[in-house]
Amino acid sequence: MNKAPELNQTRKQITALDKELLSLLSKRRDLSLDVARSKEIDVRPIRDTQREKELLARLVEQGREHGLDAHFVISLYQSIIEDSVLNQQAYLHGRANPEIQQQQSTIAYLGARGSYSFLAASRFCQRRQIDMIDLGCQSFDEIIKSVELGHADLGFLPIENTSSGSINEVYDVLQHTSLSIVGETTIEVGHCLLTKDGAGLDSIKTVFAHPQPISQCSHWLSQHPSLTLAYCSSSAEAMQKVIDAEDSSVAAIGSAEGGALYQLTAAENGLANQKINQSRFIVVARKAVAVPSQLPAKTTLIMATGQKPGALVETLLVLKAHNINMSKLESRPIPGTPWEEMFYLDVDANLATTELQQALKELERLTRFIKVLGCYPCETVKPTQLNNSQLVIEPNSSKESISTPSEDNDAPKFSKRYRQQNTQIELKQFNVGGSDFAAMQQVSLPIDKDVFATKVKQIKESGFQAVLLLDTTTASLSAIEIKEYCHLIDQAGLTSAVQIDSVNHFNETVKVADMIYLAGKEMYNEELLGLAGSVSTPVLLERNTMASTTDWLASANKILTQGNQQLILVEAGIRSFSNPEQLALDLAGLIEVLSESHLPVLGNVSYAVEDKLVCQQAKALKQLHANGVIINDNQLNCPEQQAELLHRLHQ
Ligand SMILES: C=C(O[C@@H]1C=C(C(=O)O)C=C[C@H]1O)C(=O)O
Repeated sequence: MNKAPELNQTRKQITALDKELLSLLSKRRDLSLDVARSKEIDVRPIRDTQREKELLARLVEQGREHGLDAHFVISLYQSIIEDSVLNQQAYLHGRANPEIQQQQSTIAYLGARGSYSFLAASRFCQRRQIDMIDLGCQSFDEIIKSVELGHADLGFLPIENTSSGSINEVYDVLQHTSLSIVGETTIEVGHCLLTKDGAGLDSIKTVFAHPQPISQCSHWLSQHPSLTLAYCSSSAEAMQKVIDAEDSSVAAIGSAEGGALYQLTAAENGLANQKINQSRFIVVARKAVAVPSQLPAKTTLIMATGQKPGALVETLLVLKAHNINMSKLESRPIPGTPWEEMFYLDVDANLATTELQQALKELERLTRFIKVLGCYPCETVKPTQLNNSQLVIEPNSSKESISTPSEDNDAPKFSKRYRQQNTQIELKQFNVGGSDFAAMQQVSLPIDKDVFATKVKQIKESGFQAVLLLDTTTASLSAIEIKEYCHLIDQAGLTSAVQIDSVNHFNETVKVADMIYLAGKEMYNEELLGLAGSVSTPVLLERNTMASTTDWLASANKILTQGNQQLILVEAGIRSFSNPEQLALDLAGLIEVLSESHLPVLGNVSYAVEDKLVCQQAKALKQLHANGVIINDNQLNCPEQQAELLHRLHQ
């Protein structure tokens, strides 16, 4: 047997390679800035998604030759491209606005070094090579005052978080400031339980934290009721309190990065309620900035409408008429005028465009008060994806434009008479109800986690967009275990659906799954249908093997009537008289449901025992303009065959 290389020796080689990788990444970034300089001269848009698609496709190919997984290559390059696009944006924005691109700037932010605001400000300055002089403040008011009075050049204010929503106090201070919004930046907020002297969770009695992290970690905190909470004015103050405490029974909620500045370590990670916990900050300055036309711009407005029916709708119709997308709408009370609201709008438009200028003029006539808070580069870089169904877009004619004269409010909610437009559900790559033909693979649990992690990568590589987890109850899995499976699905960039067959598991499952799946035997379970209708998680409703299409749609109506409109029907075969043991795809039923209902319909062909039948039925589903297919993981033998089928379905 060959002797294994010596560990230290191999690690030295990895260290040297990593150094090389970093130097190559830095060279790539320099080249990307050269591209930005050319785009400045040619006035070309910064983002070129066509170029990104070509680049990703080539890299996946080249990666394969080196034995690198396509999913890994894509996610790596999505991060590299995001960084490259943001650097180019920062460069061009700085060129157009030299005053915010000073070598040295004083930045006002909440708390002290180590707070999330500090981390956001540091990252913003780093990207712009600004030497940051930090001015920690005790409140949002103090941040605003520091910039207004010229003690600071820029102020950082957290405006919204993916777990706890909008930060009302910040919206309120914006009503009364002369400052302008000149930028935005989003950071990952990874909440940890920070302790000193290596103390573990068991020895902690008191947790110091700012109210925002407390609300963002409410689920975790409710699972640890013995911890006493002590509120602080910032995460940095919480960390300082832990340092100053006499014993190690205290902890702070904060980031691992911030904690490191205080020599605190993370005893627990991932405390936030949401998988993706991010905070968006706005940057304010005394002078407004201009956004070059090559950059995606966002404009924030505040306005108060008159107190008459439809006043807000009228203003929004102005945006519609000028084809301006509104990405956020928030309302806050106006101090001194009870029950009157100030509306905050983010629109995806540059203030310099004639469309927005025209819209603003029209809005002035419709409002009591209107003010532009600022126009700034939008920092959300939507990752470019490579996906079979996205590359080949098929028109889906049967489901479009049924000429129904008008919508009938008394018609059943599933019907096209009630709603003419097809229901479309989009969750990451999984898109049903539009022109895509979706593909989902079903996997029965339990399955070893490591095996599952490899499996989901293969599923993604074969071209599926979602994974359906079956038999969670039979496998007696806990909510935590289901969460782990869903997390692996999410990490692979896929959408998760989890089968629910009992009301007992309902609440925990909807928290962790992207979608829930009610199998045919649940089609008559009134209680479960009621629960599925009362949440906002999309539901897949499978047809019972003995049910008529009328019964199936009646069950669908029970879900829709409770409020949840994100419903997908799943045809999974019916019992035929010729061979009652073998389920058969009900073609007539499928055609009827597709023409009667606006709901998307998937075909689950997992009953098909022969590979040939799987392929034929999947193709039949596609030809009948169903919205996608569900295949079992043991069908078609190997991932390559499944990929081959999906490839043909997308042609
Ligand atoms: C570097 C460029 O700008 C952007 C960044 C890209 C990258 O980092 O590879 C690719 C396309 C653009 O969205 C370019 O246009 O080539």
